[in-house]
Amino acid sequence: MASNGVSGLDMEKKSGGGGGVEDIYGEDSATEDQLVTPRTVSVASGYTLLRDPHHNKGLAFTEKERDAHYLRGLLPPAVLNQDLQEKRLMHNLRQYKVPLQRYMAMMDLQERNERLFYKLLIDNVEELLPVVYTPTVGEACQKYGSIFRRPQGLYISLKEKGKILEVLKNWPERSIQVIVVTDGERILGLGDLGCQGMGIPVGKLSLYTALGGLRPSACLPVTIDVGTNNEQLLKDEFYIGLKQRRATGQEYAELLHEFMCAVKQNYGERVLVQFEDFANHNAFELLAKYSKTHLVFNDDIQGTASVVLAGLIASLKLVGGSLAEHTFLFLGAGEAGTGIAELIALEISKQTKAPLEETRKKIWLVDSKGLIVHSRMESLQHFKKPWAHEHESIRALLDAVKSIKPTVLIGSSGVGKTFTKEVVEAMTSFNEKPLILALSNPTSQSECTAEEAYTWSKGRAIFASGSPFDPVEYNGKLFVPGQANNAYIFPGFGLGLIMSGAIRVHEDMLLAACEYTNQHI
Ligand SMILES: NC(=O)C1=CN([C@@H]2O[C@H](COP(=O)(O)OP(=O)(O)OC[C@H]3O[C@@H](n4cnc5c(N)ncnc54)[C@H](OP(=O)(O)O)[C@@H]3O)[C@@H](O)[C@H]2O)C=CC1
Ligand SMILES: CC(=O)C(=O)O
Ligand SMILES: [Mg+2]
Repeated sequence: MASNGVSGLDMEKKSGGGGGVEDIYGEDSATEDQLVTPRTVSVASGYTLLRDPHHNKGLAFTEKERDAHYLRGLLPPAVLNQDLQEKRLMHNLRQYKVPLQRYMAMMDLQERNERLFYKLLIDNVEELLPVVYTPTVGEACQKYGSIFRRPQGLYISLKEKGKILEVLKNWPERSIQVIVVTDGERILGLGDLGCQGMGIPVGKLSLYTALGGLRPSACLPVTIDVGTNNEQLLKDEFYIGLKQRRATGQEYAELLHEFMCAVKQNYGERVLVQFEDFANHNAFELLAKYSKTHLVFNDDIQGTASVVLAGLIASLKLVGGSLAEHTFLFLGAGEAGTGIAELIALEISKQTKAPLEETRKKIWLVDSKGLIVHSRMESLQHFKKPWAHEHESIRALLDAVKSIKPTVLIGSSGVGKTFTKEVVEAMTSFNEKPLILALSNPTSQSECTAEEAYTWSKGRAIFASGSPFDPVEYNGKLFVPGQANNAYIFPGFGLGLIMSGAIRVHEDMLLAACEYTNQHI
């Protein structure tokens, strides 16, 4: 062990099996005029150890550890084991009335004492998920500039073009297994938050550890900064990102390509890249391109599809009928909407052996211009075209509901309060148990609240939402809403990909994940 506060080479870690010292950084082979990377593997102790979040245990350091690690005098005398530390911190967290304060307290803990952070998250997942994840992470991203203390994750901006491999090497961990990457253009339903979107990969990866069991050091949050079109941020003197409008076209594609190549070169073929909260004009293309060469999936398109399909199959026990007997209507025809629609059609096709083109016909989508119908075909983005069925034009959701008469209504537009009383009442007028999913995040963007769904349907709706709602009492009965969020699948899905040594993601894997999740709902 190195002496107090001094970093030294950890000879044990560097020693090869034959007793020699492995030249892990190629220093022996470097010539005089080549740059030598001055990296050492250091052992923290004393004051440095208390400031190393990976190893710090705070007051939980035992008497023996305090002696061994030069901690005497640096801590107050009391020894508080982790359980007691957890009790104290949960008590403190519950004192905060403002959710953002809880978020900041959790982030501080993550930067101070990683083990305790994960213990809290794992032991209190229901209570803390809304803090480190939706809805609070949305507010944190909106205010990221002003609550920014220490950088988290890796920022790759246009300034780093041509140097991305070097930037990856600046990250202190080598054995990365999963990367969650965003370019910040569609953060939840809050729009373009540019560089401030970093809260999303950070939050998602904390769930990879808490729910999927991956080591924190194997997880790398990345934000690609190509600018922002958010005028407010561009004018904000405290904005932490590039103050320019978003790069598009070739400039954007080249930066993303350099990133994807550097990732594979640095971490190998088995590193998982999860695309998160890209705008749909890039998301589908990136997925199509890199799913051929990398282990990638898009959480908003594929993760969401898998978890929602699992929820739908599970809810058939309550509403009856097979999947093929239901009619689906979506408000929102982007990543989440068309991703879910396609997986439902695929599953029905598998179950009934009917061609995909046929099974798509009972799935309808509404976008910002109204019902997606055949007469709009020419002007539709490619991912909407499969859903352009023969029907008269309809502009308003309520009219679409009345005309299509869906058994399942799914909100994925990112626009709050769009499932109005009239919409829910219409659903209830022709369904004994209308299935209503308000998937948009965060809570402010939810298509309706749990209370509205239960009240307006007179307690008949089967309801789930993207962000959590508390149980609702209606007519003396307690209704517990479900949560339909990709967080219920991506940590397990990613873990499965990593453990199996997969190098590509296939649709069958999504269906398998969905089947497994369904069995455990
Ligand atoms: N619960 C979960 O696990 C998940 C939830 N989501 C949530 O879903 C929402 C959408 O995400 P995503 O699909 O990626 O976003 P996209 O931007 O890809 O899609 C949004 C869609 O909504 C449509 N839309 C926008 N405004 C309206 C409106 N007023 N009326 C009707 N349609 C409208 C858009 O229409 P147009 O194409 O015409 O612009 C577009 O088709 C977000 O709030 C996100 O947080 C996303 C992923 C997972
Ligand atoms: C949950 C999620 O991924 C989203 O709202 O974008
Ligand atoms: Mg997302």
